[in-house]
Amino acid sequence: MLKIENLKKSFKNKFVLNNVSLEVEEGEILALIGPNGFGKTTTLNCISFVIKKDGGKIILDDQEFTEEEKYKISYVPEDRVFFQNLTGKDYQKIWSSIYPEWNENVFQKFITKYNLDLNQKVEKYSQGMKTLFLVGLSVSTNADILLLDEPTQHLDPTIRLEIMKIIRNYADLGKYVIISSHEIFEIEEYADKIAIIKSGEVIYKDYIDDAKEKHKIIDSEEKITSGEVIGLVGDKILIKTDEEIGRYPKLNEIVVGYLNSKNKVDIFK
Ligand SMILES: Nc1ncnc2c1ncn2[C@@H]1O[C@H](COP(=O)(O)OP(=O)(O)OP(=O)(O)O)[C@@H](O)[C@H]1O
Repeated sequence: MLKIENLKKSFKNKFVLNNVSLEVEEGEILALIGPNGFGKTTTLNCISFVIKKDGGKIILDDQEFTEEEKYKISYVPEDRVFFQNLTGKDYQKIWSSIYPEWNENVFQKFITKYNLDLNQKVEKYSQGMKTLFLVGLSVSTNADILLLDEPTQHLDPTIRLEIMKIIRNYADLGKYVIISSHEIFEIEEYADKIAIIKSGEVIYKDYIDDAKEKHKIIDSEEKITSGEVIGLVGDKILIKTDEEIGRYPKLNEIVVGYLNSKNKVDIFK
């Protein structure tokens, strides 16, 4: 199991992550969901050692994970920034030398499928091609842990689904996958678990199927006898209950309900 325990990070006295704890079993995809600027990228940056965490532990199979084992992580970061003069081939050489279990066969198939020209400078690729190229590199590493920040950003609708399937297949090899995404419908179809992050805290986490079973959407005038009111979803209410009432929610309704559960701000009042 991959366990992130009590991750803490602040920038200049501003708390960005406050005791973020996450768990991913082998073969699972965990999706980090939440509003802009509330800590998803910072979480991935801390796990991948791109930035130094202020506190907390990363534990893989009961052992604390250290920076020396970075080669066990492949990361598609939020910034698709490349060195100006390096071609696709240059990156292929660098990545294949870093990752001991690099799978050239997977890489070549990916590059051919998406017509990526390895002789071209990657900085000159389109935004979508840069995203694709990074995903292609990442799934060729065979690394135990795959971290992806918005992996379908700038991609057309058909390719998005193909990429999510590729990520799903990668997880199914027995890997640990964490994705940050705003694409709730893609997450609902391809991920196993969600963690909703707001203001640097995990406000709800669960398996997607269990989350749907445990909640209901009801009309505002409906009375509940047991359970907990979570938050407004349009003119309906998300509640956590075993009661046979209302209907089961979709994932986007669970996310909206939890995000509306506290710290409501109306900018027009
Ligand atoms: N290097 C940094 N220096 C100072 N503040 C930072 C730095 N990196 C991130 N932050 C701040 O940390 C907070 C969380 O940012 P983060 O990028 O983790 O959010 P996010 O949830 O990934 O957002 P988005 O969905 O927009 O990608 C923001 O307030 C951001 O301004």
